[in-house]
Amino acid sequence: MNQKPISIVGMPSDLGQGRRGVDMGPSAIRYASAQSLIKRLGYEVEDLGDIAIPSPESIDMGSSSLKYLSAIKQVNEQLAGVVSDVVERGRFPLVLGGDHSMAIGTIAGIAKHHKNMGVIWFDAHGDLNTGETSPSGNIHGMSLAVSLGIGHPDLVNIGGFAPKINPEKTVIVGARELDLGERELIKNLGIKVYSMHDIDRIGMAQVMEEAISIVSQDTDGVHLSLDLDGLDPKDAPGVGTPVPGGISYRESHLALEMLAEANILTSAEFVEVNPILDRENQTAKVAVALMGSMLGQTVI
Ligand SMILES: NC(=[NH2+])NCCC[C@H](N)C(=O)O
Ligand SMILES: [Mn+2]
Ligand SMILES: [Mn+2]
Repeated sequence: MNQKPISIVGMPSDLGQGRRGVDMGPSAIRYASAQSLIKRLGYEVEDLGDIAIPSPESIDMGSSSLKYLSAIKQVNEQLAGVVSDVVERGRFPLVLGGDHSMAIGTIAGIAKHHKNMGVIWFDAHGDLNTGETSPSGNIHGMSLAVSLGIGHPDLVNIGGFAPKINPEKTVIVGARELDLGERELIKNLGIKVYSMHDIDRIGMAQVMEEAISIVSQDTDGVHLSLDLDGLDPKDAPGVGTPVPGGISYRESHLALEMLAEANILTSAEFVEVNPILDRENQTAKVAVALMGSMLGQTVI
């Protein structure tokens, strides 16, 4: 991992999904000592605080099939601006969430500077729905599609340009629950998906070797979007949409250690930590431990 200084940004959003509490994710991750770990690993680090998010009680859900569309657009425009400034200042954005709709803003902010970036989407889900294919209307299930330029124009055009990323340079790791429309989109766009089946079959080491080569060849940056529900719910219980049969604690560390060795990441976000559904902050602690591996911490 390069030793660029790190800027932490909190995105306490819960408007993109149905269960309360994920807005407390950034605090839980901070409480699990993220900043002191990062310092201990030798980085200069600053915490820019949180983006202001309206509470769901104070705003209207709207009548669209995309719940809280206008508020989500507005807060992600803000996040995109903050993340873009961080990149402009030569720093590494580390964004803490918050539901996964926030990837729309994070990626918009980075893509302004990295026109040809690779993305690793570590997740049980594809987050490739649109208002038409979504079973829930929850925008956290649409953020990867939006970043690829597919979906509601109010979201797709956040930051003033679209698409942000290229399907050929996008890799999903850990998928085990994909909706019908998502599977079609994956086929049509040729997105590489390493499902749990692949991880079982060829092992995480081989998966990450291939993933790293896809996202780092002919790209000018790599973003890691890590949804804690990519891990098995036994290891990361504090998530709103858990799916059994996930990536183990150790496999996820191996994945991030390999990313650190490859030294390709230019930004990262850790999302979907929901302390209300958690056990003694275990999921936030896992997020921080994984950050350590991502930033070069090794066993020996
Ligand atoms: N970021 C997440 N946890 N996404 C879960 C999405 C679940 C489901 N596919 C939906 O679109 O509603
Ligand atoms: Mn997920
Ligand atoms: Mn997700």
